[in-house]
Amino acid sequence: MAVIEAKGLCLDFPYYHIGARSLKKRLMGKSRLHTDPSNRIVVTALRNLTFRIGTGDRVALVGPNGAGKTTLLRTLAGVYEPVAGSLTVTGQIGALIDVAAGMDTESTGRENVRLRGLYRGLDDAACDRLAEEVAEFAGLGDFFDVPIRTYSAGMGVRLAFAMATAMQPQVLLMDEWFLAGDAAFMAKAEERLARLVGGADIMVVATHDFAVVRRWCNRAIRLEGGVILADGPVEDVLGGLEATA
Ligand SMILES: Nc1ncnc2c1ncn2[C@@H]1O[C@H](COP(=O)(O)OP(=O)(O)OP(=O)(O)O)[C@@H](O)[C@H]1O
Repeated sequence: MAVIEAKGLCLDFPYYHIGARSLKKRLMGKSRLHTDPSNRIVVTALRNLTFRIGTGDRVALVGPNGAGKTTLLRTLAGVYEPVAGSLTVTGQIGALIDVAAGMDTESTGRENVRLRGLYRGLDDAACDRLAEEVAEFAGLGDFFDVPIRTYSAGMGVRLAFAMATAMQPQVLLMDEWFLAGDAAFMAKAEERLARLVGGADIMVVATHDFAVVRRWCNRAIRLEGGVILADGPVEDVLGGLEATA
C-alpha cells in the first residue's frame, strides 16, 4: 500500500549571491521573499502544504510558472528536504523528473543501467537482462556503450525513459516533459508508459497540459505562489483554473 502524506510542508531556497543592500531592499517587498536568521534572502517555494495521496490516486500538479510544481515533485522524490512540516512517502519511488538524476555522466548508458539494477538489489545476471531490455527499448545503438555526457538531449530522454520504465515503482513521480519526446519515440513509449502508470499505486505528474491531466489523472492539486489553491477531482480543479485564465 503506497501513501504520501504531507503536513504543513514548507520548503525555502536560499539565495546566496544576493548581497547588495539596495537589491535586498527592492526584493523584500515581494511576498515570497524574506530573510532567514543569517540575513540571507530566501524564497518560499512551498508553504504549509497539507495533503494525503493514497493508492489509486493519479494526481496532476497544476498552476502557472513558478507555482512550485517541480519543487514539490522533487521534494516527494527526496531530492529536497522540507524546512518545516512533515512528509512521509511509503512505497518504492520511481522518478521521471530530471534526465540525469542519479546517473553518472562519465559512465556509459549500459554501466548506468547496471548500477541502477545493483542499487535495486538485482544480481549480476538480472542486471545484464535489465541492460539488454533498456538497450532494446532506448534504441541508442552503439551509443549505449559510450559515456552519457556525449548524448544529445533526446538521447538522454530515451535512456532515462527506458531505464525508469524498466522497473515498476509503487509511487511514480513524473514531470510533463517526459511525455513530450519526439513523436516516433512517444508512439513507442505510450504503451510502456500506460503499463507503468497502470501498475503504480500512485502517480503524480507536474504539467501545464490539460489534455495530459484529463487523460492520465483522476485528481488535481492547483498550486500558486507555493500554496495549494484547490485539491479535488480533475474537472473541478481545471474548471476553477479555466475560469481565472
Ligand atoms: N534551485 C532553485 N534555487 C532557487 N530557487 C528555486 C530553485 N528551484 C525553484 N526555485 C524557485 O521556487 C519557485 C517554484 O519553482 P518551480 O520550478 O517549482 O515552479 P514550477 O511550478 O515547476 O514552474 P514551471 O511551470 O515554470 O516549471 C520559483 O519561485 C523558483 O524561482
